[in-house]
Amino acid sequence: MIAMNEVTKIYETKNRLGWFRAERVKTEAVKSLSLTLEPGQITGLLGLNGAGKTTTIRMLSTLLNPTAGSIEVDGLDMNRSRSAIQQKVNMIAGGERMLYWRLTGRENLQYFGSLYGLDSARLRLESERLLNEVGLGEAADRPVEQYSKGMKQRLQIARGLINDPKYLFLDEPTLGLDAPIARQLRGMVRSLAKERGKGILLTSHYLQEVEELCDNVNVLNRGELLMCDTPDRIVSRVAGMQTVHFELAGWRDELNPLLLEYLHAEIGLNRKEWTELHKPSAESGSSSDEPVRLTVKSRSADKLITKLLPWTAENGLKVVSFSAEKPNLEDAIILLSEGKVS
Ligand SMILES: Nc1ncnc2c1ncn2[C@@H]1O[C@H](COP(=O)(O)OP(=O)(O)OP(=O)(O)O)[C@@H](O)[C@H]1O
Repeated sequence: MIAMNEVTKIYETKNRLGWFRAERVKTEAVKSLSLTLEPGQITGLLGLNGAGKTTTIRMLSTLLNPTAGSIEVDGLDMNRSRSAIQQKVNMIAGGERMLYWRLTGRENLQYFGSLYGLDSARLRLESERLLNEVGLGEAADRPVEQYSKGMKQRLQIARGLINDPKYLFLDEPTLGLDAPIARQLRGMVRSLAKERGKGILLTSHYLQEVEELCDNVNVLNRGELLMCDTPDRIVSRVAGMQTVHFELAGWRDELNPLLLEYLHAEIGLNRKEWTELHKPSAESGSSSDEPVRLTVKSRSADKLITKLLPWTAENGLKVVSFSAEKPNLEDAIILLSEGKVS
């Protein structure tokens, strides 16, 4: 298991104020962050831009030192056992970083493998095996600059596996990839965790990908951990409200207060739930008997629908249509980052 214990990272930079003057600026990118990563599990790390995800991954990969706190990998402390930890971890970044373009795919793997002290016979075998595994067997001896984006990304995966790490950190692994290639990569990530028992930490701006792959998700905002839970539970804890739309014909203004009273009394809408009534505007040329659009956010959408349908009939309204929208992880992350959830 990997455990980050109350880790803080402060960057210190200099801001030039003129020819001879500069001021020191401190940025607290990660604030007292504790999280764990288990073998065989895919753990998400989410947050808006600047939340501290890349900084966290770079610290876990031993590329950056925390300013405070500790990181343990299978009981080894990162300060004391850095090189033993480097054998157990690796990082794969999306985009086109971390590869040598003039070298071939095979040469890239052999170079990166040599950094882990693999001997040349093992390097040859491992490179061949990994190139075939990621479908680059035939392109192995072409320079990387001739590879497509998807091929480069598959080579990144092979590079990240060259030391057979127990833990893999993936920073935007499907960035800029076409849908079928991204899907193929997601399949690889899933099988690395579920069939080969690797512990994976994943950051991605594609929240559907996170929802689909991750067992657990950590949500960061300005360097702080806001929540850690399964994607489903985060959605229901944060954005558990469903939005229900009704189109009602025959609306009369005197129904406005009656509807609100009824919703409060029967469904118990609280202050986080809201009701909105959209009437077709006379200016837009619509006739007054055109249906109104009623939108209600509620944690109990089923109850809302079963209670509201008889009320509309009792009040002489005709339900033209109704539909319910389920919230997703994206809704939850936006609400969390906006501080709208306690
Ligand atoms: N080398 C650096 N020097 C100074 N400040 C930095 C450095 N790297 C990152 N930061 C700052 O630290 C904070 C966290 O940045 P980080 O790149 O970890 O966030 P992120 O969540 O990965 O963002 P993104 O989604 O945009 O990649 C930001 O305020 C950023 O400006």
